Amino acid sequence: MTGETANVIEVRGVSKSYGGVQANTDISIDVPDGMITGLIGPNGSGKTTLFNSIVGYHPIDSGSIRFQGKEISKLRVPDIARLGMLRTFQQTRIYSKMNCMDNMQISVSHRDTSPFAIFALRDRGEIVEEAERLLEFVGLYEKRFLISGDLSFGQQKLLEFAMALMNRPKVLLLDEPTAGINPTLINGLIDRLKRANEELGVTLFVIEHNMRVIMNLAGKISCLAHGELLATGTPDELQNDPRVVDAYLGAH
Ligand SMILES: Nc1ncnc2c1ncn2[C@@H]1O[C@H](COP(=O)(O)OP(=O)(O)OP(=O)(O)O)[C@@H](O)[C@H]1O
Repeated sequence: MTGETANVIEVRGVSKSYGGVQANTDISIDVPDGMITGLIGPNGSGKTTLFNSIVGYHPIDSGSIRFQGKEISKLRVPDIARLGMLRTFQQTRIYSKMNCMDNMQISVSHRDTSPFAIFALRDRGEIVEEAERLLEFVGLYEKRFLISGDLSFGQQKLLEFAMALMNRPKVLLLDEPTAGINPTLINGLIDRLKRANEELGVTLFVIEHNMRVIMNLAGKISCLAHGELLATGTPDELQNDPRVVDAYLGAH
């Protein structure tokens, strides 16, 4: 692998249908290790379906998905999470009646309870310390004892991001991290995502509708349309690709 970036995720020829709806057709995408990769496409183009297939939420009809070289397409969510790959959702999944610290602590799961990860076990003190450090990282330290349902939607998204980081993932799949967030807070979120990538070494694979955000964030972007891969390239290449422009203009 000299001089080349390894791919942490390799999707090859993946198809997935729901009954009569062909949501993904023969999709091949690489996610390079240590980078931020984007996934764009009009509504209903199959982005969330691909994420669900990668993290083991449902079986695929055909094709192959490799994580760090290992075939994972027959594994389910907890097995894949244990390998170090997690996702977040368009809607936040926090416990809104609990405070931020409690949400952070209960989000530590698989790694620490798995008999296979016995050496990764962290004691309560360590977990509390890590929760505080990550809440500081996302700018929520001052609000750590507030009931999380009282946070703004943008702050809840930051909390959910911090909760995912509690599991020390190798790869995080983020489904529209900026959706519903006040435009003035978006820059702060972009900055946090970049820092998680650079400082914590987390590879990010990001679905994003906001073009400005994804162009600013990702080194490489793939575009889906009608369940198929339309194009892959740098932000500049995609911005100037007539097929991508058409897919968006045609869809909106
Ligand atoms: N559980 C499901 N059952 C049946 N059809 C589904 C299911 N989930 C998605 N679909 C269909 O599969 C296609 C792809 O949907 P998907 O949610 O993957 O697209 P998307 O690009 O993530 O869309 P959006 O940007 O709106 O989130 C759509 O036609 C959708 O209606």
